[in-house]
Amino acid sequence: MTMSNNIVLGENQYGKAEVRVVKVTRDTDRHHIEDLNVTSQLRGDFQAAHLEGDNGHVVATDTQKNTVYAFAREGVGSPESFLLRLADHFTGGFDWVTGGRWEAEAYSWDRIQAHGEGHDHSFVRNGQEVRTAVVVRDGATTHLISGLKDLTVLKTTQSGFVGYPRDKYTTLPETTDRILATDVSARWRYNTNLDFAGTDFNKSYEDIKALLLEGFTENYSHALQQTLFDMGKKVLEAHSEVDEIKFSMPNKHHFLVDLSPFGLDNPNEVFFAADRPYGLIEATVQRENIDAAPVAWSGIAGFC
Ligand SMILES: O=c1[nH]c(=O)c2[nH]c(=O)[nH]c2[nH]1
Repeated sequence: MTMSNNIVLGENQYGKAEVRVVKVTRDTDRHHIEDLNVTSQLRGDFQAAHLEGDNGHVVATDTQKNTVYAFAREGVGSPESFLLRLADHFTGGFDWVTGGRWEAEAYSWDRIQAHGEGHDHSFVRNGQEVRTAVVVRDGATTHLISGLKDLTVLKTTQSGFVGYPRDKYTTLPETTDRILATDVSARWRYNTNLDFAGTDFNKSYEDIKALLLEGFTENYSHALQQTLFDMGKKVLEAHSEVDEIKFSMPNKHHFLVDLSPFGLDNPNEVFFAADRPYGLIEATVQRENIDAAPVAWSGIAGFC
């Protein structure tokens, strides 16, 4: 094989990362809040900018940031619909922008309970989880991935770990009754033929989160791997519009403390919650024979 000395531009994208936007809807005295961290990245013909210093095609990252704030003026609705609006705007408004990647984290706020009632304009950050969304547009195809991260769950029984191979380095005792705890990160990809405009993504999100939680607790867990699969299967069975769901879940070990030096027993009640190292269990649960759509997940190889 001969090596070419021609140096060319490979895959590229650019934009504004982590635009923090908070939208307050104050059309009545009862305010509503939407809180997002948005990243906008454009793909298309940006050859001249990289090779010749010609910025004629470069929609400034500052303009992309401003567009996020301007669009928020009309409300967010759902992170997914907000990102789809941005995708339409940039691919529709500039001929040479053929696609891009738009990503958001959404932080949820609960009303402060004052005298038994949710306050009109005071909020407390809901610490449960961060909602995520990604839109990847590639020519005529739009991929949409929704998700969540840092959803911390724990069950105090109905979990064990036995039957694994033992070699000279194995010290772990088998157990049929242990604590199972994890921080769920899950991302689910919708069919590309989904009617994006006609879908209530907030409802879909709440429903899928509830299924994930049910899936975590419903069955006896022989390993976090099995529980992960249970969780994903529930989502795919209930939501035909979802093709696959990817998980990354740390196994947050809880070790029984030896209280015998103090003359005490420990019938599975006092644990040391280790923060590291942790097991890391990652898998995709998917419909058979789906198109894996790698562009939706990583976009530009190695960057995301
Ligand atoms: O649920 C578990 N899966 C494992 O793969 C594993 N490995 C380990 O040491 N403990 C556990 N627990």
